[in-house]
Amino acid sequence: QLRGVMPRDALVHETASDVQIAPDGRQLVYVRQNVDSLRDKRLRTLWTVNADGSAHRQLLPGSNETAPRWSPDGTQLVFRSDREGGAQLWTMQVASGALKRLTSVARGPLGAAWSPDGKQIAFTSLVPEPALSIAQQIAPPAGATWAPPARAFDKLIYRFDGAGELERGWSQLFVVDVASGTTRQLTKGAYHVGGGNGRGSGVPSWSPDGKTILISANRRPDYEIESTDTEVMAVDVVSGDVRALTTRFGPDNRPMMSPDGQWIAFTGYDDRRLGYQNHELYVMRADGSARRSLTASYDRSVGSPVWAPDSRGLYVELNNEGETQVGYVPLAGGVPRTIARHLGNGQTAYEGSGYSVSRAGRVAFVTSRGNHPGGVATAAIGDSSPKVLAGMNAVLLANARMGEVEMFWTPSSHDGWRVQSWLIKPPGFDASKKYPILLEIHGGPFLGYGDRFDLEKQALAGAGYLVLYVNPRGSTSYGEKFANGIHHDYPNFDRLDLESAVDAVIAKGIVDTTRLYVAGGSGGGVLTAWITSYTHRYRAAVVEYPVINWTSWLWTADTPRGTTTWFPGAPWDHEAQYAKRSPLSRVQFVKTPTMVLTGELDYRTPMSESEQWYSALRFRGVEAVLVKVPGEPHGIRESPSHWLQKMAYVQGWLDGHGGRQP
Ligand SMILES: CSCC[C@H](NC=O)C(=O)N[C@@H](CO)C(=O)O
Repeated sequence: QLRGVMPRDALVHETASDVQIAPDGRQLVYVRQNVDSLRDKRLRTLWTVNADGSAHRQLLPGSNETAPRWSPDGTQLVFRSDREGGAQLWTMQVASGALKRLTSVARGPLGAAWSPDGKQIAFTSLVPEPALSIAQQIAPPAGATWAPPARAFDKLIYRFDGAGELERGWSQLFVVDVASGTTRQLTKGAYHVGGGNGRGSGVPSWSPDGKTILISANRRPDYEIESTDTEVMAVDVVSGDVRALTTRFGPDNRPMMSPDGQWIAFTGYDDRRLGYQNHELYVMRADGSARRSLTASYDRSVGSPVWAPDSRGLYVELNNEGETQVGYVPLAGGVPRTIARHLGNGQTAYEGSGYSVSRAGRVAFVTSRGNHPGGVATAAIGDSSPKVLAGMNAVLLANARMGEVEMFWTPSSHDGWRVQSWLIKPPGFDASKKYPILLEIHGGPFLGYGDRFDLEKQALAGAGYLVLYVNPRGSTSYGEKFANGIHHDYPNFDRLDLESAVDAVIAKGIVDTTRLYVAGGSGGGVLTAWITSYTHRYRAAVVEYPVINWTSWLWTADTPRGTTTWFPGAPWDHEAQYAKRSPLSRVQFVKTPTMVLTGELDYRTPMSESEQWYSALRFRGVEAVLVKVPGEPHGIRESPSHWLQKMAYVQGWLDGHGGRQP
């Protein structure tokens, strides 16, 4: 008799990511993540499997190795490893297994990309700048042990969730010669190659003649404020000269030149200052002329473009109605043709995954479904379903039975808009019985859930709850109108989309209506707090790492998001609107016993937001607890034991409020 999933299964949970298929399609390499429960760490190791599913094995004995990339002739791999201390690029000869450390740069290299002849690799790396010098440094007396020194910051974005306090410096483009290891820094500007905060976004890509490297970057002086306004740039490999090929206001990302050298593809949009806009796929001539969108007629975002070898079209990743797919767009443009379905990271129901393509067009990716953690899979044009080559989670699957997942659509009580939901039923579900139900709300808010494996949700189903998750207005994968249903109006009527889904499950006659619960993280924490200020039907709530007061959040979070997209301007010009959309302005209506749960190193939705909700609830006499998780950034998944505790605390709070009955 198998049991349901339990929080402690976090310790045996395994995931795959960054699946790379060899150019000839015969072999795949991927990053496998599992848990070292003694050191309370996640291990990331390189694994390989043949395209027919045979010879599935660990490739190297490292414990923190990521980002493998095949050389164009398939004889070598480059990857990132910290096997000798700080992260560097290493190569491996596939036939012999011979390893070589390739780089010795000051800070961990990112985005490694082979030149077309396989002789060089481009990458980005942070070039540190001296720390701010304000006060004269006074040396401690000999033998003294002083407290850590003061730190000074002068950037708007001086810390970042998950990365901590940011070192001063700029992310620059480098090229390393594979035979000798000789490394050259190509760019020198005071901007981050790859855009963003310089820690991971943007992948350089080579022209087929090896003379140019395409990057995206934001060279605006106000890049921290207009942070998404990146441009496509061409870097001359010999001189390092940088030439901007786009100028429009809006993101221009992921440039890639067609194999025939005629076109540059990239993704982005003309920024209209909306909460959500589709990322479109564009092509332009190599000099930046004749730019056109290939997906203007397709009301979905597309990303991660990869050229087909014949230069006649591109593969893209997209999300449609809660499902992540790989599609193919011909150079003439249009709606992508579906190549691979059901991409999922095997860890959460959120969208986003990644894929790679062989020369012959076989697509490699990670797949999962709500009731199965899945594994590494491939698909090609014409396949009806993905072929899973390498499963994982043998221990989990041998011990735990998953809850089955039902998808349904409901009209919103607000205006009849169709809202998509998924319901996980406890293992052994019996439709003649009545169950407690948890409404679990996603964050973003411009993100989406789907039929993807989610250990946290399965653990709650394993504890006997119906787990309902919904894509309310604001969610992605339904087009711009649906996502902008919360434009300058978040949170508000999205609450009614969620409530309509709960009502639809109640109407099925399977819910114990005295045992309704609500929980959510980040934007889902916003909506959980919001909902409990309108209704008292939930017996208990868990508000995880929320925003409670939009004004305080803006100036304490890692980046001041949304002043011109989620709101019509800065708080000093729109004070009433910031207050009206803040759960704090409605705390006087809350009666629901609430647990507030946040990581102490959450720079995305800092602890001070949770403290405001907790203190205001307690001040008003509402039953509430505040749970602080040490050292954890947004999401509380960094340490396996903390992830386990997050699940156990959520479950403990719900169980303690009638969720579990003897
Ligand atoms: C409105 S919640 C706070 C920010 C949000 N976190 C979780 O929902 C967030 O980081 N959102 C991402 C993804 O949409 C963003 O880029 O804004």
